[in-house]
Amino acid sequence: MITMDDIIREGHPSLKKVAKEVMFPLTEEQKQKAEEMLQFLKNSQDAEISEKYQLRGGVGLAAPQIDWLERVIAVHVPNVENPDEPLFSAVMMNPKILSHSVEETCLSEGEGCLSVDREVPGYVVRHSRISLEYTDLNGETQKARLRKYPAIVVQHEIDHLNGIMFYDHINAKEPWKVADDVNIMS
Ligand SMILES: OCN(O)CCCc1ccccc1
Ligand code: NI
Repeated sequence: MITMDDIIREGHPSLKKVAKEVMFPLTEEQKQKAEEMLQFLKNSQDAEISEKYQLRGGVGLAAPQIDWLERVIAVHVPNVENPDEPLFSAVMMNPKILSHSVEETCLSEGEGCLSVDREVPGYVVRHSRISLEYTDLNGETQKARLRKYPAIVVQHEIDHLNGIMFYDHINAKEPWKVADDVNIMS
């Protein structure tokens, strides 16, 4: 199973690299690693397992964070009302944003990252809505239209595939200043 020891931290060169397209058919090893990434997220959101293995809670994980430089991300966004039914859950290979809204959004609390062991304050402005295409674990092409928190998480993960960290988007001079048409989400 993936634990925090497997997650590389800022300063590790792999976090700045561009991950390679995944070729199909997947090897057993690739499939297993991708599934372990999703399982890590579920474990990290489980009170008992996260406590037992000291996992930091995460809603997304990108392959470069486990030093795997291929274009694979896992997303598991819980539905606070009903924990058994996640808001959005997927393993995506070669995710690609096909189009996005003009409208932008950001989380009122800013963002964090499992690979960043410090707070970096400031708004991270992202597209409010995205249409994306990806290949799933069975090698089938999927399309998804996301908005709100799932859209933010997927953009954070796709950034990791391109060596981009959430704080690269923060306005260094005025971290909590945004254009008035940016939708601040709490
Ligand atoms: O790369 C995933 N990761 O570092 C875990 C945190 C994910 C995340 C946190 C806040 C907003 C969007 C995404
Ligand atoms: Ni991250």
